[in-house]
Amino acid sequence: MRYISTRGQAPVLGFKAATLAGLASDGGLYVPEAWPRLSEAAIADLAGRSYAETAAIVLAPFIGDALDPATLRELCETAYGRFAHPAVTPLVQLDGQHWLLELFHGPTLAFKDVALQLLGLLFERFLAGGDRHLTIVGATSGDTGSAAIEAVANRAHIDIFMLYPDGRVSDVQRRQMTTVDAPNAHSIAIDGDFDTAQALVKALFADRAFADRVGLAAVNSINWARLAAQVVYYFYAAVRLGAPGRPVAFSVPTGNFGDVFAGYVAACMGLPVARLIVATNVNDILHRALARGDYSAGTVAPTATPSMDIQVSSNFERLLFDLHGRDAGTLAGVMRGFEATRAMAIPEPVRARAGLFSSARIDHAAMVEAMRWAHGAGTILDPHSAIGLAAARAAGLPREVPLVTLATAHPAKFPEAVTSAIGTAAPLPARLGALMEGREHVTHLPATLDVIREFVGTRTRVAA
Ligand SMILES: Cc1ncc(COP(=O)(O)O)c(C=O)c1O
Ligand SMILES: N[C@@H](CCOP(=O)(O)O)C(=O)O
Repeated sequence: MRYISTRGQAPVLGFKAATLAGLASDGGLYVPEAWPRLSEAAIADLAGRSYAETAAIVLAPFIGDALDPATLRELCETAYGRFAHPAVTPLVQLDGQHWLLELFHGPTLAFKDVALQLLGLLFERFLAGGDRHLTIVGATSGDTGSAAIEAVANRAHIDIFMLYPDGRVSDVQRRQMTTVDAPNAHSIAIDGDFDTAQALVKALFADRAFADRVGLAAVNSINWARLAAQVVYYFYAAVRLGAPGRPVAFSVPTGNFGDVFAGYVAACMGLPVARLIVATNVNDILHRALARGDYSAGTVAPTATPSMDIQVSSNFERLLFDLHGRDAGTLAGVMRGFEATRAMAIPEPVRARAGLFSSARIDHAAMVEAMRWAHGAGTILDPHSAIGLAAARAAGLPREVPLVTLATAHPAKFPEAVTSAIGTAAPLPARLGALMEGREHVTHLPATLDVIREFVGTRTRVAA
């Protein structure tokens, strides 16, 4: 499989090079040159397979000759052997129509582990035997940071620097990053919001001399491999609910548009997806974009769902690329316009091509109501997953369509929000028992490109 940039000016790469590159050198995002297809028979054949087997089959066309099939299968077995549930991503039924897809049974209790456990192994495999060093710089609104650090801590040929908005992640999320004591892991608290952190990461990639010197790499969903790994659970869940014979709908709590874009990729590959519901909190740029073509970034409002407090959604560029007929020249102009003004009007004929998606903006009261409803049905939800469930319940889909809400984080990551909604908290799983006592390692820096570049450039062990 070959990968092209959404902006058309970067080299075409294979899977290994695209994984190590992260962001394309022209500022665009890598996407497959064409969507691979799984036949109806191949999808039906996924029934009864383990998560790791399913992953190896679904990922194979994206990986091409970058790994032989036995190695891919072995990496998937290793990555998903680290999950606390035997089904890896179990489905839980809530009522006659609604299901939860629990994506939080990995080491850091959020859906990010599903992709990052594998990505850590891919990095290691692709670096093996060479003298290349990677300097990962990422942005996190809470969950990517700890999942990425967990995936690469103590690796000899990798350094990782995670930028997070100071005071805008939960205590558990922050401690999951900052209590890691590893020579290659750096948690950096910056002034500002997630969008500021993400813009700094992209600006570092845009400095090609710096990026090449340190071997800059990405763990955010700007890295194609992250998204590819997230496509798997759409197949895994849908097949358990009757696909390919029966279409299944998904509701996805959304921020950077990575998780729901992975669902779109599954549909492009042939999975019968009835609907993709994009559920936002009050930071609703994606809802406005899909409902009325208004993709304009306001300021980020802090909410009880910090990981979704995002107004510039990186992966929306990947959808816009398809909506613009994969015309990279046009899209490059559109994105340059957005970067200059932070606003974009999506013309009606372009928006009309996004018919698989619907969207909903869920406010705090509706989120709390969904947490209480789920609690009544026997489940404690985290607030992000509750945003997804609230949107699912409001969608009005025919009762015969199974509707799966992606449960993206464990409720123990957000004890205050959960207790305030339902009067009880979910305990931290035993394996995270000492988290609240550990010493924190964090550097506070201003959100200034020069300062961040200097810090990363002098701390990375690339030249050591
Ligand atoms: C718990 C949780 N839910 C939902 C999201 C939103 O996912 P995405 O950014 O892929 O849209 C995030 C962050 O990415 C998250 O951490
Ligand atoms: N919500 C994320 C923010 C970054 O998203 P990503 O999927 O692009 O890594 C977080 O919690 O860190």
